Amino acid sequence: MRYLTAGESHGPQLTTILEGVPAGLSLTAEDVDQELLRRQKGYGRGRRMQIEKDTVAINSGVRHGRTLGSPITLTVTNDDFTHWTKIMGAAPLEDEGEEVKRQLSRPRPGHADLNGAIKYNHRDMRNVLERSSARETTVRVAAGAVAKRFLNELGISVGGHVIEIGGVVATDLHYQSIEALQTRTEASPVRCLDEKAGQQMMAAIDEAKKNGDSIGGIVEVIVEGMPVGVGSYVHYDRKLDAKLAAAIMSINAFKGAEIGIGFEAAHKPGSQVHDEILWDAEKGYTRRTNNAGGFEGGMTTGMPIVVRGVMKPIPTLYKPLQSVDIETKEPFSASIERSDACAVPAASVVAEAVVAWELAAAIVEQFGVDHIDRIKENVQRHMKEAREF
Ligand SMILES: Cc1cc2nc3c(=O)[nH]c(=O)nc-3n(C[C@H](O)[C@H](O)[C@H](O)COP(=O)(O)O)c2cc1C
Ligand SMILES: C=C(O[C@@H]1CC(C(=O)O)=C[C@@H](OP(=O)(O)O)[C@H]1O)C(=O)O
Repeated sequence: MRYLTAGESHGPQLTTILEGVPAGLSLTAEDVDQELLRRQKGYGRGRRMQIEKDTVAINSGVRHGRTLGSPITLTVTNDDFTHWTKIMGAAPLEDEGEEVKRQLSRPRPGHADLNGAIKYNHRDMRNVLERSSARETTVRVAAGAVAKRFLNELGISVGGHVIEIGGVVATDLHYQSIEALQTRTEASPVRCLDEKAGQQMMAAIDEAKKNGDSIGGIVEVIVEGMPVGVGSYVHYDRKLDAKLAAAIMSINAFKGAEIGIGFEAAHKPGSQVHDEILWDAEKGYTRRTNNAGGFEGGMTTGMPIVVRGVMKPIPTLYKPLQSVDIETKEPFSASIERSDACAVPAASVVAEAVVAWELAAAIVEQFGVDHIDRIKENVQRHMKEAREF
């Protein structure tokens, strides 16, 4: 399975084409829309989210509510485009002079503006900003919604939550099931399980906003129900934990990923890190602990997958940082129209989506036949064999 996305932040629409999704999977626009809505919520976002009402159109690959096995095209309209038709239209310009005046020549520290402009030889940095914007994550969440539907059929559930924002760390992380985790995070404006920490996170976001600043944080994705032995140790590019890390790192503003206890393993002895192996007749092999976060040797252990990602603070700041105008080469302090102060809660939904996609793709690769029912049979047979091994 693979997917591509297309579309500019203030252009008419965003598109994704999903290739290799098995036939026979039940899929409706509502399945996707509920994920899009989750991404749009989240404390700390700017005015753009009040303009957009993200809903999907399924333009190919689905008939009467079931996937066909052919490429699935999903599109989401940018409602903001109506305010940008002149600036973002595809037609050639009538007045080049006017356009030059409107060009963006002032790169924001922390965004893609300067490097992108140099790389693609764009004097107008809007040409960079439009595609480097995290608006693109909308259709990645749409792709993830399809992957979640697929995983769901196999009894695999994916949940995400926020564990840190601006130095406030959640300590109460207990939940009964992924469903319970989702219900509780859904009720929290910052998608945090720990209510008290959640309040403090909102206060930290308010404070950052008041100061014209921005803050980042850490999100965690948990997956239950993955069969053992998905991925492989035989080649670097078949290690599933590495694919998850890359997927997390591909989210705009994410600067690190860890699996299980991750970086904490550096300062613990092996006796406190490795998960002892247990066996019982009903479950087969399990682990006493799950410090490995569901992975050993690039393969799933059958324990819950736990992957975290760190998001840096949003680059566009109301409190200006110094930069250089690429036309005049003069220093300036950036001024902006609008931006998010913190997008960590929204990004936790994106993280769920990219993880779901990688896991679905790995299952299709390993157990792959072209129809969901046959994949289900293959996975169930594999799980039975693993229990009896
Ligand atoms: C959901 C989400 C919303 C974001 N909103 C903004 C924003 O409003 N302003 C901004 O400057 N960056 C925002 N970003 C971050 C930038 O897109 C990101 O920093 C930029 O693409 C540069 O890439 P890099 O930070 O990965 O190097 C957002 C990121 C995510 C995931
Ligand atoms: C539009 C989204 O996020 C945007 C991501 C983003 C950026 O620079 O990454 C900048 C902002 O866009 P604008 O400049 O239009 O306000 C965010 O709103 C979205 O998440 O749907």
